[in-house]
Amino acid sequence: MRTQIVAGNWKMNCNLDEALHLLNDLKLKDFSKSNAEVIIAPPYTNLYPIHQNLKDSSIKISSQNINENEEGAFTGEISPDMLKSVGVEYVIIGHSERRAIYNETNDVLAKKVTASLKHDFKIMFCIGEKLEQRKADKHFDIVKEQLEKGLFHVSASDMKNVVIAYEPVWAIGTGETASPEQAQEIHEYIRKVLAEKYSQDVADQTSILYGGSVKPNNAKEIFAKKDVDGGLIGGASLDAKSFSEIVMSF
Ligand SMILES: O=C[C@H](O)COP(=O)(O)O
Repeated sequence: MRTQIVAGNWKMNCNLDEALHLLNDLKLKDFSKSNAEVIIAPPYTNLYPIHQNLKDSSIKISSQNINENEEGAFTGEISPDMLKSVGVEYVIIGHSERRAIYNETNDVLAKKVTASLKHDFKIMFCIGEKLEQRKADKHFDIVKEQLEKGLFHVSASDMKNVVIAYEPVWAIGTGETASPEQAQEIHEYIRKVLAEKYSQDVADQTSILYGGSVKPNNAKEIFAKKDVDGGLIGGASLDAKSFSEIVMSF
Protein backbone atom coordinates (compact mmCIF):
# COMPACT_ATOMS: atom_id res chain seq x y z
CA MET A 1 0.00 0.00 0.00
CA ARG A 2 1.27 3.45 -0.91
CA THR A 3 2.01 6.09 1.71
CA GLN A 4 -0.57 8.84 1.74
CA ILE A 5 1.04 12.21 2.29
CA VAL A 6 -0.06 15.76 2.93
CA ALA A 7 2.86 18.17 2.67
CA GLY A 8 2.73 21.89 3.39
CA ASN A 9 5.09 24.03 1.33
CA TRP A 10 5.35 27.31 3.21
CA LYS A 11 7.36 28.89 0.36
CA MET A 12 8.90 32.27 1.35
CA ASN A 13 6.47 32.93 4.18
CA CYS A 14 6.82 33.17 7.98
CA ASN A 15 9.59 34.81 9.95
CA LEU A 16 10.75 32.84 12.99
CA ASP A 17 8.02 34.10 15.35
CA GLU A 18 5.32 33.43 12.79
CA ALA A 19 6.73 30.00 12.01
CA LEU A 20 6.80 28.94 15.66
CA HIS A 21 3.29 30.27 16.14
CA LEU A 22 2.02 28.28 13.14
CA LEU A 23 3.88 25.21 14.35
CA ASN A 24 2.32 25.46 17.81
CA ASP A 25 -1.13 25.68 16.25
CA LEU A 26 -0.35 22.60 14.14
CA LYS A 27 0.90 20.66 17.16
CA LEU A 28 -2.48 21.19 18.83
CA LYS A 29 -4.17 19.28 16.00
CA ASP A 30 -4.61 15.56 16.39
CA PHE A 31 -3.20 14.22 13.15
CA SER A 32 -3.26 10.66 14.51
CA LYS A 33 -6.88 10.51 13.29
CA SER A 34 -5.65 10.84 9.71
CA ASN A 35 -4.05 8.12 7.60
CA ALA A 36 -1.70 10.60 6.01
CA GLU A 37 1.95 11.25 6.75
CA VAL A 38 2.26 14.98 7.47
CA ILE A 39 5.25 16.97 6.22
CA ILE A 40 5.99 20.68 6.45
CA ALA A 41 8.53 22.55 4.33
CA PRO A 42 9.41 25.84 6.04
CA PRO A 43 12.00 28.30 4.70
CA TYR A 44 15.66 27.49 5.46
CA THR A 45 15.98 29.87 8.42
CA ASN A 46 13.18 28.10 10.28
CA LEU A 47 14.32 24.51 9.76
CA TYR A 48 16.47 24.12 12.86
CA PRO A 49 14.14 25.78 15.40
CA ILE A 50 11.22 23.85 13.95
CA HIS A 51 13.14 20.59 14.17
CA GLN A 52 13.91 21.36 17.82
CA ASN A 53 10.21 21.95 18.42
CA LEU A 54 9.05 18.81 16.65
CA LYS A 55 10.90 16.20 18.65
CA ASP A 56 7.71 14.88 20.26
CA SER A 57 5.66 15.07 17.07
CA SER A 58 5.02 12.84 14.05
CA ILE A 59 5.22 15.81 11.67
CA LYS A 60 8.22 15.48 9.34
CA ILE A 61 10.39 18.27 7.98
CA SER A 62 11.29 19.01 4.39
CA SER A 63 13.44 21.66 2.79
CA GLN A 64 12.12 23.50 -0.25
CA ASN A 65 15.35 23.14 -2.20
CA ILE A 66 18.86 21.72 -1.94
CA ASN A 67 22.17 22.44 -3.63
CA GLU A 68 23.67 19.61 -5.65
CA ASN A 69 27.27 20.29 -4.52
CA GLU A 70 28.94 19.04 -1.36
CA GLU A 71 30.50 22.33 -0.20
CA GLY A 72 32.53 25.29 -1.41
CA ALA A 73 32.17 28.62 -3.18
CA PHE A 74 28.43 28.67 -3.83
CA THR A 75 27.37 31.91 -2.14
CA GLY A 76 23.84 31.83 -0.83
CA GLU A 77 23.38 28.10 -1.25
CA ILE A 78 22.67 25.33 1.27
CA SER A 79 24.35 21.91 1.03
CA PRO A 80 22.89 18.44 1.62
CA ASP A 81 25.05 17.99 4.73
CA MET A 82 23.81 21.29 6.20
CA LEU A 83 20.22 20.16 5.74
CA LYS A 84 20.96 16.77 7.26
CA SER A 85 22.55 18.43 10.29
CA VAL A 86 19.34 20.32 11.13
CA GLY A 87 17.05 17.31 10.99
CA VAL A 88 15.63 17.57 7.48
CA GLU A 89 14.18 14.30 6.16
CA TYR A 90 12.58 15.29 2.84
CA VAL A 91 13.62 17.70 0.10
CA ILE A 92 11.40 19.27 -2.54
CA ILE A 93 13.12 19.22 -5.94
CA GLY A 94 11.93 20.82 -9.15
CA HIS A 95 9.11 22.98 -7.84
CA SER A 96 7.74 24.99 -10.76
CA GLU A 97 8.80 28.23 -9.04
CA ARG A 98 12.40 26.96 -8.94
CA ARG A 99 12.15 25.92 -12.57
CA ALA A 100 10.56 29.17 -13.76
CA ILE A 101 12.01 31.91 -11.54
CA TYR A 102 15.45 30.42 -10.84
CA ASN A 103 15.92 28.70 -14.20
CA GLU A 104 16.53 25.27 -12.72
CA THR A 105 16.87 22.94 -15.69
CA ASN A 106 16.14 19.23 -15.86
CA ASP A 107 19.89 18.75 -15.86
CA VAL A 108 20.46 20.57 -12.57
CA LEU A 109 17.42 18.88 -11.05
CA ALA A 110 18.84 15.48 -11.95
CA LYS A 111 22.03 16.40 -10.05
CA LYS A 112 19.99 17.53 -7.04
CA VAL A 113 18.19 14.19 -7.08
CA THR A 114 21.49 12.30 -7.11
CA ALA A 115 22.97 14.41 -4.29
CA SER A 116 19.82 14.00 -2.19
CA LEU A 117 19.74 10.23 -2.50
CA LYS A 118 23.45 10.06 -1.71
CA HIS A 119 22.68 11.83 1.56
CA ASP A 120 19.67 9.61 2.33
CA PHE A 121 16.97 12.20 1.90
CA LYS A 122 13.51 11.37 0.67
CA ILE A 123 12.54 13.41 -2.35
CA MET A 124 9.35 15.12 -3.42
CA PHE A 125 10.02 15.55 -7.14
CA CYS A 126 7.71 18.12 -8.75
CA ILE A 127 6.50 18.03 -12.33
CA GLY A 128 3.72 19.81 -14.18
CA GLU A 129 2.79 21.71 -17.28
CA LYS A 130 2.11 25.39 -17.95
CA LEU A 131 -1.27 26.66 -19.12
CA GLU A 132 -0.27 27.02 -22.76
CA GLN A 133 1.09 23.47 -22.73
CA ARG A 134 -2.18 22.16 -21.30
CA LYS A 135 -4.15 24.11 -23.90
CA ALA A 136 -2.00 22.60 -26.65
CA ASP A 137 -2.65 19.15 -25.19
CA LYS A 138 1.06 18.74 -24.47
CA HIS A 139 0.75 18.00 -20.75
CA PHE A 140 1.38 14.26 -21.08
CA ASP A 141 4.56 14.84 -23.10
CA ILE A 142 5.79 17.53 -20.71
CA VAL A 143 5.48 15.46 -17.54
CA LYS A 144 7.06 12.47 -19.27
CA GLU A 145 10.01 14.57 -20.36
CA GLN A 146 10.43 16.05 -16.87
CA LEU A 147 10.49 12.53 -15.42
CA GLU A 148 12.87 11.16 -18.04
CA LYS A 149 15.37 14.01 -17.79
CA GLY A 150 15.20 14.80 -14.07
CA LEU A 151 14.38 11.54 -12.34
CA PHE A 152 14.81 8.43 -14.42
CA HIS A 153 18.52 8.03 -13.72
CA VAL A 154 17.40 6.82 -10.27
CA SER A 155 17.60 3.07 -9.73
CA ALA A 156 14.47 1.02 -9.11
CA SER A 157 15.55 0.36 -5.53
CA ASP A 158 16.11 4.08 -4.83
CA MET A 159 12.61 4.88 -6.09
CA LYS A 160 11.30 3.87 -2.67
CA ASN A 161 12.73 7.22 -1.48
CA VAL A 162 10.95 9.23 -4.17
CA VAL A 163 7.51 10.81 -4.09
CA ILE A 164 6.21 12.54 -7.20
CA ALA A 165 4.20 15.76 -6.93
CA TYR A 166 2.17 16.64 -10.00
CA GLU A 167 1.44 20.37 -9.96
CA PRO A 168 -0.12 21.97 -13.03
CA VAL A 169 1.47 25.43 -13.06
CA TRP A 170 -1.85 27.03 -14.04
CA ALA A 171 -3.39 25.80 -10.77
CA ILE A 172 -0.68 27.04 -8.39
CA GLY A 173 -1.80 29.92 -6.21
CA THR A 174 -4.49 30.82 -8.74
CA GLY A 175 -7.53 29.39 -7.01
CA GLU A 176 -7.99 27.29 -10.14
CA THR A 177 -7.77 23.56 -9.42
CA ALA A 178 -7.50 20.65 -11.79
CA SER A 179 -10.76 18.76 -11.56
CA PRO A 180 -10.51 15.44 -9.71
CA GLU A 181 -10.95 13.76 -13.11
CA GLN A 182 -8.11 15.78 -14.68
CA ALA A 183 -5.89 14.93 -11.71
CA GLN A 184 -6.76 11.23 -11.90
CA GLU A 185 -6.15 11.14 -15.66
CA ILE A 186 -2.61 12.47 -15.44
CA HIS A 187 -1.70 10.65 -12.22
CA GLU A 188 -2.73 7.40 -13.91
CA TYR A 189 -0.55 8.35 -16.88
CA ILE A 190 2.44 9.12 -14.60
CA ARG A 191 2.01 5.72 -12.96
CA LYS A 192 1.97 4.08 -16.40
CA VAL A 193 5.20 5.88 -17.34
CA LEU A 194 6.76 4.65 -14.06
CA ALA A 195 5.65 1.09 -14.81
CA GLU A 196 7.18 1.26 -18.30
CA LYS A 197 10.47 2.61 -16.99
CA TYR A 198 10.75 0.46 -13.85
CA SER A 199 8.08 -2.13 -13.11
CA GLN A 200 4.45 -2.33 -12.12
CA ASP A 201 5.61 -2.88 -8.53
CA VAL A 202 7.63 0.33 -8.45
CA ALA A 203 4.74 2.21 -10.07
CA ASP A 204 2.26 0.81 -7.56
CA GLN A 205 4.46 1.73 -4.62
CA THR A 206 5.31 5.30 -5.63
CA SER A 207 3.13 7.97 -4.02
CA ILE A 208 1.94 10.64 -6.45
CA LEU A 209 0.72 13.87 -4.85
CA TYR A 210 -1.43 16.55 -6.44
CA GLY A 211 -0.64 20.23 -5.88
CA GLY A 212 -2.40 23.38 -7.03
CA SER A 213 -5.00 25.31 -5.02
CA VAL A 214 -5.92 22.38 -2.78
CA LYS A 215 -8.22 23.70 -0.06
CA PRO A 216 -10.37 22.11 2.66
CA ASN A 217 -13.40 22.26 0.37
CA ASN A 218 -11.87 20.33 -2.53
CA ALA A 219 -9.26 18.06 -0.91
CA LYS A 220 -11.52 15.13 -0.15
CA GLU A 221 -12.81 14.84 -3.70
CA ILE A 222 -9.31 15.04 -5.22
CA PHE A 223 -7.74 12.65 -2.69
CA ALA A 224 -10.53 10.14 -3.30
CA LYS A 225 -9.22 9.44 -6.79
CA LYS A 226 -7.45 6.12 -7.04
CA ASP A 227 -4.06 7.40 -8.26
CA VAL A 228 -3.94 10.51 -6.07
CA ASP A 229 -1.99 9.71 -2.91
CA GLY A 230 -2.13 13.10 -1.24
CA GLY A 231 -1.26 16.71 -1.79
CA LEU A 232 1.48 19.31 -1.84
CA ILE A 233 -0.24 22.31 -0.33
CA GLY A 234 0.92 25.91 -0.68
CA GLY A 235 -1.35 28.74 0.47
CA ALA A 236 -3.65 26.62 2.64
CA SER A 237 -0.68 25.21 4.58
CA LEU A 238 -0.09 28.64 6.15
CA ASP A 239 -3.29 28.35 8.15
CA ALA A 240 -3.29 25.58 10.77
CA LYS A 241 -7.07 25.08 10.58
CA SER A 242 -7.15 24.79 6.78
CA PHE A 243 -4.09 22.57 6.65
CA SER A 244 -5.39 20.23 9.34
CA GLU A 245 -8.76 19.98 7.60
CA ILE A 246 -6.91 18.94 4.43
CA VAL A 247 -4.89 16.38 6.41
CA MET A 248 -8.14 15.04 7.89
CA SER A 249 -9.52 14.54 4.38
CA PHE A 250 -7.82 11.14 4.48
O1 LIG B 1 3.97 23.66 -3.42
C1 LIG B 1 2.76 23.91 -3.46
C2 LIG B 1 2.11 24.29 -4.68
O2 LIG B 1 2.85 25.21 -5.40
C3 LIG B 1 0.65 24.64 -4.56
O3 LIG B 1 0.46 25.94 -4.07
P1 LIG B 1 -1.03 26.45 -3.78
O4 LIG B 1 -1.68 25.42 -2.90
O5 LIG B 1 -0.87 27.77 -3.10
O6 LIG B 1 -1.71 26.54 -5.11
